[in-house]
Amino acid sequence: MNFVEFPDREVMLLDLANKIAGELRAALEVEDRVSFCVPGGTTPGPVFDILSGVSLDWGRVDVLLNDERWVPESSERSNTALLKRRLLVGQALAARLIPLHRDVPTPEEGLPGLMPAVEAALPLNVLLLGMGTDMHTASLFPGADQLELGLSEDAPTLLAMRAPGAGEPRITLSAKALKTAISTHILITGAEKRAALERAETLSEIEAPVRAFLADATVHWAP
Ligand SMILES: O=C1O[C@H](COP(=O)(O)O)[C@@H](O)[C@H](O)[C@H]1O
Repeated sequence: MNFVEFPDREVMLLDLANKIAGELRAALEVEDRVSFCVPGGTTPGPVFDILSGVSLDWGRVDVLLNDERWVPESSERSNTALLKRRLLVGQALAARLIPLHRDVPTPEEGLPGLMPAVEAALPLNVLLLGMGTDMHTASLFPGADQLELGLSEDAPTLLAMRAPGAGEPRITLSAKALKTAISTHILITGAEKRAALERAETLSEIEAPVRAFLADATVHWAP
């Protein structure tokens, strides 16, 4: 794991956005379309704000979430709504959103329709992950019903996930799909998440799903 510590969040967010923009730009020089896979939740909004104003050929960028909560877009818990509000605006409005939600009652019913476009976006060019204090990443939660499958080599690209700590049913890219990324960044803030990350390094992937990504990731942390 490459751990990069910053003195404050603003410096970290600018540096991270700059790195991601550089990686997307480099990929666009050699590929017709590139994919950028991003987390939801409370942490990435400020990075999205910076990236949305960055000048690059967004019309050739496919943006997709790591995971989505199975709630309507009108819900404040919708990761898709966050993306539309904070990333897919300004310069980045030209990017193509690959959806992870459909207006059907369960993720299982949504999966078949969502899967083809997500599979077409693989391998991922740039992956940004978040992490909860329970060491989940994407919707790979400790104790989740399909966690073993989600972490396995035989995993489908997308799967439904339910977990005690998740709040609502989820849909998530599997570890196998996420690990296709050429470049992986993990964004975490605060002492509690730093302690959780240090703990994750001592646990198994089943106990601490984020561990599945640490070997190949750069972790960006600020207090
Ligand atoms: O539920 C989720 O949580 C994680 C971490 O979110 P945060 O609020 O602690 O930043 C996030 O990475 C994931 O995409 C999201 O669905």
